[in-house]
Amino acid sequence: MTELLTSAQMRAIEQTAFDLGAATGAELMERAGQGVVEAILASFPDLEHGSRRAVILCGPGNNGGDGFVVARLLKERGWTAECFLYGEADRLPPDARANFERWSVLGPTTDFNDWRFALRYGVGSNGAEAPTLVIDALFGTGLVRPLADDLDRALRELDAAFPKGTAKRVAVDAPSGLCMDSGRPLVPGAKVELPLKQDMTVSFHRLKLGHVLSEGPESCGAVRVADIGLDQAALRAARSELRETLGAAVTRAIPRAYELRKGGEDAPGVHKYDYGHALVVSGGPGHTGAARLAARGALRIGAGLVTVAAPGSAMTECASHLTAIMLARCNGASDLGAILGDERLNALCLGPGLGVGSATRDMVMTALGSRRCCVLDADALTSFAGSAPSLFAHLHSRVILTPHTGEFARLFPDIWAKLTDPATRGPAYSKVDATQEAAARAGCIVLLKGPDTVIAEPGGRTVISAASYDRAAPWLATAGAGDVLSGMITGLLARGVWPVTAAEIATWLHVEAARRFGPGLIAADLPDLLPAVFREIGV
Ligand SMILES: NC(=O)C1=CN([C@@H]2O[C@H](COP(=O)(O)OP(=O)(O)OC[C@H]3O[C@@H](n4cnc5c(N)ncnc54)[C@H](O)[C@@H]3O)[C@@H](O)[C@H]2O)[C@@H](O)CC1
Ligand SMILES: [K+]
Repeated sequence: MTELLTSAQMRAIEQTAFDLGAATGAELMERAGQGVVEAILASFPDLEHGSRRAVILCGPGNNGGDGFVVARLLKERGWTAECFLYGEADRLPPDARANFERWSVLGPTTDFNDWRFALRYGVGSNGAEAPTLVIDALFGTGLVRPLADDLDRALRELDAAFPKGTAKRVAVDAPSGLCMDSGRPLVPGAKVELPLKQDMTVSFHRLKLGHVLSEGPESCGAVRVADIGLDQAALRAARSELRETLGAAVTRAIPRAYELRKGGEDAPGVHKYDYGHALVVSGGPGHTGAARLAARGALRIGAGLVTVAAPGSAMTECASHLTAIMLARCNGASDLGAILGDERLNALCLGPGLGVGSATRDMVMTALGSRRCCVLDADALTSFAGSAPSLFAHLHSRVILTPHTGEFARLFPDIWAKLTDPATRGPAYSKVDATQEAAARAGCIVLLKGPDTVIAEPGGRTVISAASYDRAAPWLATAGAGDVLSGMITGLLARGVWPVTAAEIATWLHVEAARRFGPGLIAADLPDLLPAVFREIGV
């Protein structure tokens, strides 16, 4: 269950279930509502001992229908519940309409036009009438345009009336206004934040891309996935179109202990050269730290040998810091070419601390000309700002570019603009779209860093390594962490791991190492945390 679905993929799964008679919309809606209520009671058990008052905001589609189910189920448990409908009851889709009617026998639904009035004079005070639970069932996967001004304003008022912490806020499927394909807010004007952030979001069947990308994690609070009884494997087996649709699904990064083992049946190698020889190219004096961090990452992740190639003027500085890592003199592209005459050097890392300019560009060209597996990071990328096509012309499928957002913007300014211009319709252009487009253009693997790291192959696999929710690792935002990541990927490339898999495993381990250390982490700690992580995942 590592896929992250788009709204369209989720709809295709539902539609297939309907077509095959495996479920009805009414059944799914009932299970969705039940899933939300169960998740609320499991996550916030204290709510059952409070005043048990719920406000449920229902939208004009099936997300609103789920809201009416939640209202009914809470009421049946003895809660006081009031629904607010944004839209007209007689225009609700059939299942939502049926649930509106079932609810209407039990309790009130206030029209959106009276919403603010009701909130202010009815349930909006902090007295006995104030809700302890606010359910956002306005929009889910069907959000196609920004929230209307009046709705955005009303939600901001609600945010002020019941500040976070006074009532629990739970979103059905998605916080309303969040594009579930991109995690980007679809809100009026140039605002970048959703009007109402949640304590918890309960989605159905699988997480969607929007839950982990961009603003998703911050807007959703915690996430839970309720099982609504869709047997994806069976549906996929029964329908070839669905197989095709889901074949392109983005997956989440996972650890793969077997790729990391040394020795044993599946990796009988015993000699250091069986695990490759990584080469990290260093900058000059005073700038060697980044390459040394990368080199240590490469060694700790299990490359058989690691060499730092440094200018003659930086050899003493490097030598005074390196022990298990070897050192080679490299005063520029021609020295690098000579070093690469040793065929055993099978994975290269260029960029960390290398300096921006023509010397770096020349070394990158030499590295690419050698057709070795290669990670290009930091200055190796920035050196091609304004001349990206000259880089792209030489890239190949065993190269991994590892830009952070600034470096990405320099290499792919038009793609970056699409990702950062305010989103005006759904599905909005996502970080997945941007990374896939960049990979296709560059003709190599692109790893776009962030708490929502996306790794894409040209026209192929896309993986997200999300450091959010229970895997949040804010301490990774520290100088040099990216250098260590580059080195870790290079080390795995040296070991012969398939490039996109190397990028996936390294980003997963990088986050895991950071989580293991916690507050106070510095980049130099990261490589030395790997052995403990390896033990934990059974390497
Ligand atoms: N399809 C199904 O069988 C199931 C759907 N479920 C729920 O249904 C949701 C999807 O339902 P829908 O496809 O009806 O979509 P939504 O309920 O998310 O919203 C669609 C409606 O909102 C309108 N709309 C979109 N953006 C708007 C905006 N900015 N302002 C005003 N109106 C806007 C659309 O025109 C449409 O009428 C899921 O997120 C989930 O909560 C669940 O009940 C599980 C089963
Ligand atoms: K919602």
